[in-house]
Amino acid sequence: MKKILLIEDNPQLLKNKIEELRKNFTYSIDSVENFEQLQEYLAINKENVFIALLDYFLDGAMEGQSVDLLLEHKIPTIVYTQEYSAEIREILLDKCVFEYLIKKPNSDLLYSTRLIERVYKNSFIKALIVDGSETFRNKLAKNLKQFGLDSLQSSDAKTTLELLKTHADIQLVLIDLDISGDIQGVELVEDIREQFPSTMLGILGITPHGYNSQLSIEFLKKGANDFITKPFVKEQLNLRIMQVLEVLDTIKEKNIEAIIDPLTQLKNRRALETESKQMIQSALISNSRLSVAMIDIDHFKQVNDTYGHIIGDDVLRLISQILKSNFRKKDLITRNGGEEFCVVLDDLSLKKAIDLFENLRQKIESTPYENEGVKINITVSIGLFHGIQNDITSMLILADEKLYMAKNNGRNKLVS
Ligand SMILES: Nc1nc2c(ncn2[C@@H]2O[C@H](COP(=O)(O)OP(=O)(O)OP(=O)(O)O)[C@@H](O)[C@H]2O)c(=O)[nH]1
Repeated sequence: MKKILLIEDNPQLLKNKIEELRKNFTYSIDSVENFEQLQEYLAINKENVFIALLDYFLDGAMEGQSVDLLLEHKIPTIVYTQEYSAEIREILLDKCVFEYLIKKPNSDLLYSTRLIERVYKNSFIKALIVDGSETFRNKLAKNLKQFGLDSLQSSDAKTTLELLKTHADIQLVLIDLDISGDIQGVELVEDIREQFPSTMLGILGITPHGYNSQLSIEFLKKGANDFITKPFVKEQLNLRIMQVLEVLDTIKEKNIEAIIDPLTQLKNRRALETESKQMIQSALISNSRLSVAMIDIDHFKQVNDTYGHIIGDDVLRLISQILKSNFRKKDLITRNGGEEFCVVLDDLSLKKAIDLFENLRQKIESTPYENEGVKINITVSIGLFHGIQNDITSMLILADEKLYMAKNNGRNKLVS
């Protein structure tokens, strides 16, 4: 589990800071109180730390030696001092510390919270730096690393597009106006946007100092989310990156919400319709078949009526867990609504599909819901369609007919 490392030699402030962090985050927090402890801690635990919050004047390291140590270990670090010092700020920015804040209770709380969240999320994604100058790329890569962002590099349009196709974890591209090859950075933005909309990828244009401001506007017109002009202050760069990535995260969260059933965390009916299109297309091309199963809990109304909706909801979650554990990650499993689920599998013989769904039926039958003395036996009826049609709705209708037969034949059955 990734951790926040707190380095503070004032016991009261340390206590306050830990409480403040606990209120805002679920990450675990480790703390050390002096330079020696910091050295010992990093020797063993540095891999687990995603961000360090450091008191600049630390017992045993009044000259900022702890900053050097943390940076040596490439740990993104926010440095605090009691009073603002322009001199320390210069030193820190020079060293590539990504943020310097003043240590007052609750000061910059919202901002620190955003920063910590951002650095945490940055550890799961990558940036791509596109610039004709290797020196500039390396310098920028170092800055990004201190903000928790690993990066790839490219100097031209072709490599950039290839890297974007092969690295789905790239969420941000920083493009200089001057890149190698025939086209300028602005035109590359346009090419990227043809394949990667702003709902998928953030783009930050970089314009050299002294250029016509029209160029920055061109970056935006071609689809960049923002731009920054060289030479930039690192805080400004980080803030713009944060802004672009936060908007992207919000869009992605909304997109996920639109296709995920909040109760079971399975995909919903809308996802079934969109995601099955690709499976149908592939099956039609390869002349293979799909297995589409409608799965419906038997007498679920009785569960609700007898034990209440809260336990009914728990039962729906239990069935969802069994469904997830019974199939592969790539299989499409959805809750279509109420107590009805759907599973779409590709490229299986009818016999293999029957075996899989019969196993599922038996697994559910032999896994009662048990909680605080309540034990409920659950069974499902399954209608299985095996074949291929041009759209999912036609296949669902055929699977539904089989489900109807399973219900009419006494339930707890698979009909194919
Ligand atoms: N707890 C809970 N119940 C739900 C949810 N959605 C639908 N239901 C209930 O699911 C029940 C479905 O009942 P019916 O359609 O009569 O089906 P059944 O009782 O399972 O009967 P058969 O399918 O014929 O075996 C209803 O009581 C709905 O209120 C939900 O999200 N949570």
